[in-house]
Amino acid sequence: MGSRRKTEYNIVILGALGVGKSALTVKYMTKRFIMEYDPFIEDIYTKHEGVESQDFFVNVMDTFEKDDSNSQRYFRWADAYMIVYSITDRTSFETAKDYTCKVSDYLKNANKECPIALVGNKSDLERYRQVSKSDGQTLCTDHCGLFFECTAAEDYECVEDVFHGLVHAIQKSRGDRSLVYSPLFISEDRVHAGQKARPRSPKNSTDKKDDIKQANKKNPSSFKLFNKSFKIFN
Ligand SMILES: Nc1nc2c(ncn2[C@@H]2O[C@H](COP(=O)(O)OP(=O)(O)OP(=O)(O)O)[C@@H](O)[C@H]2O)c(=O)[nH]1
Repeated sequence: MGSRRKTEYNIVILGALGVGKSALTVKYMTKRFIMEYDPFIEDIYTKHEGVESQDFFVNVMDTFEKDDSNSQRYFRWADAYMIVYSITDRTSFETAKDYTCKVSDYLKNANKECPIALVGNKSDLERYRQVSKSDGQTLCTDHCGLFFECTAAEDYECVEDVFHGLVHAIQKSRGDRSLVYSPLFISEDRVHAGQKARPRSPKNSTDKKDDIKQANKKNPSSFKLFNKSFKIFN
């Protein structure tokens, strides 16, 4: 295990019930969108990435919190935090606020620096929007380094962008060689999936497919799902 593990990045996903934490995790892992699953299971998933001649593992902890009593499990583990709300649910934004304060306080007290991304999910449901983009940006300015709106239900790229944004931020904070990272949607006005705010990095989609094939060839178990029971839709 020790020798197999190269560079690893641990990302914890936090947020209210039903905001799409699992949907974002599974989209990143498999490029697919899940509709149903058992919400009461907390798991860690691993994806092996081969991007831009870099070889690394991204571990994602998809949390389920019954109460507030056991936050140490992820505080100790995390290299970065993804705090998710649904743009269609104001209450989930308030929960995200609580999480950003809680994580910021922990980091301050522990004298640690970890990247935090605030993510407004379900941007495909614009017509039901209850949280404005500027509210998200303001919360981000106060507490987080990165802000995204995205959707797990449509383009894979916007979800990959969020994860790679955090990987890039961890790499920078550790002084590792970092990914060339040109965000699609950070703090810009164009947020809906499928509308690319600016051209992607030099790689085209064929290159990316090749990267994934390569990664899978090198490590057939590059994606590990443990005990969630999902229904997965393409
Ligand atoms: N339209 C749309 N639906 C989504 C999106 N993300 C998740 N959903 C749906 O929202 C519901 C909840 O998503 P989950 O991924 O289970 O949310 P969660 O945050 O993991 O929920 P818990 O594990 O219960 O805390 C599911 O029915 C998903 O299919 C999205 O981006 N767009």
